[in-house]
Amino acid sequence: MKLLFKNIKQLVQVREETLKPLKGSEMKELPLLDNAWLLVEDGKIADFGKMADLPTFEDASVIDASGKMLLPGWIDSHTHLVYAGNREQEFVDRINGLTYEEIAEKGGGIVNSAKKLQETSEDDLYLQSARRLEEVIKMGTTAIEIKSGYGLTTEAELKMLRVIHKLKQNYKLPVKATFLGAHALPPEFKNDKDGYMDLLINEMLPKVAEAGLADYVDIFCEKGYFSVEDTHRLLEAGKKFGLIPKIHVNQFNAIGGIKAAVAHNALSVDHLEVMEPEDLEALKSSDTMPVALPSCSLFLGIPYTPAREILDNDLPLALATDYNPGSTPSGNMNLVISLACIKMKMNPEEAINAATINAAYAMGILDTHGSITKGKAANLILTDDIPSYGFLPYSFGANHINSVYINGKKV
Ligand SMILES: N=CN[C@@H](CCC(=O)O)C(=O)O
Ligand SMILES: [Zn+2]
Repeated sequence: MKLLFKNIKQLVQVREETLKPLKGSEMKELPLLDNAWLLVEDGKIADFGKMADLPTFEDASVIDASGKMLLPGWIDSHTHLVYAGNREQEFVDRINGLTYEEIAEKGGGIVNSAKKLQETSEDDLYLQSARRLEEVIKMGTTAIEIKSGYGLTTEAELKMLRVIHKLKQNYKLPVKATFLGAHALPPEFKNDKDGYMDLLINEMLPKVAEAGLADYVDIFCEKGYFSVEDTHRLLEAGKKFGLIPKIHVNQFNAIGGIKAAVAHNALSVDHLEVMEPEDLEALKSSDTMPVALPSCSLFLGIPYTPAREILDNDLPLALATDYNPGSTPSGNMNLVISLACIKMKMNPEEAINAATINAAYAMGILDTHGSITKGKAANLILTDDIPSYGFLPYSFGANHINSVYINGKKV
């Protein structure tokens, strides 16, 4: 099965190989081919080149991409897409003056979502989540990480992870599952954090691992949630089951969680709205990817991750949505890329690199996804007729996506 895109106005993010993520000034470069063709064979990128050198392919279906850009699909390395219901009321409470922390103290927030999820059947949870997944695929997301963490009991966490597993089976894009039982203290452990940590480590982790339902382990390392010491304990325990950490950290306060994550070789540290010099230092000697979630900053009205400072320190950066019912009810990577440019002062090249190559690294799939490279999966975005790739973040709020391909198939 061959598919040929021809007359592509710009073929974007063309790389011979992608062995490492991009950092610092490397992120300013976005290699491309003008007036190009690309051949997909058996779901993979088979070859590409300039139209002037187009070979003859006898048996290929042809798509005329005149006026359009072809680029690797967005990779969303941080979402909570499996959840029940919504938290519209908290949105209104915040408009009327309450903070995210105050809402959580009143019993809203994550535990509110956990209550709803516990009361929702697995089938219903799957249907709600599948609808969201289809929505984000249409917006160009062609690989996604999804966390648990709205269960907060062994059974409800397993239910969430089974739903993620079912999504993985029923949809063709890469889906990675992260166990985030340490997202918040459930009400029954309100005054017994150590008791909940024991449950997480002695019961939930072994059951999750035994069922093979998680690729990664996560913890919300934050004042009022889980401490640096809890983080060390959980990540150490996760290691025994082969679970690599990707953690929530430095969202509201810098309490030393980044250093802890690096000590456990975390694949990524996510949020980073508040960064201290020692956090940047800790990242410098690591393979840990910093991940910014600008639509969370927009929705909560909190600071944006200091992208320029991170890049000026010769560090890499990835972008993700954080799609969840409380802090980011949006899974739109196009908006994330626009916000990164508008609010975090990233150049379009940097933002696109952060949402493709570096995002692939943060999801552990850089060898197969994230760039136009021979042999990689043909997970692609074909844009509308637009003047340049920079028009994507510039025209914020409009997605300008003509069609999305997963393994070479239009979805
Ligand atoms: N900060 C922690 N977790 C989620 C929000 C969870 C919620 O409010 O439901 C986040 O990444 O923003
Ligand atoms: Zn999150």
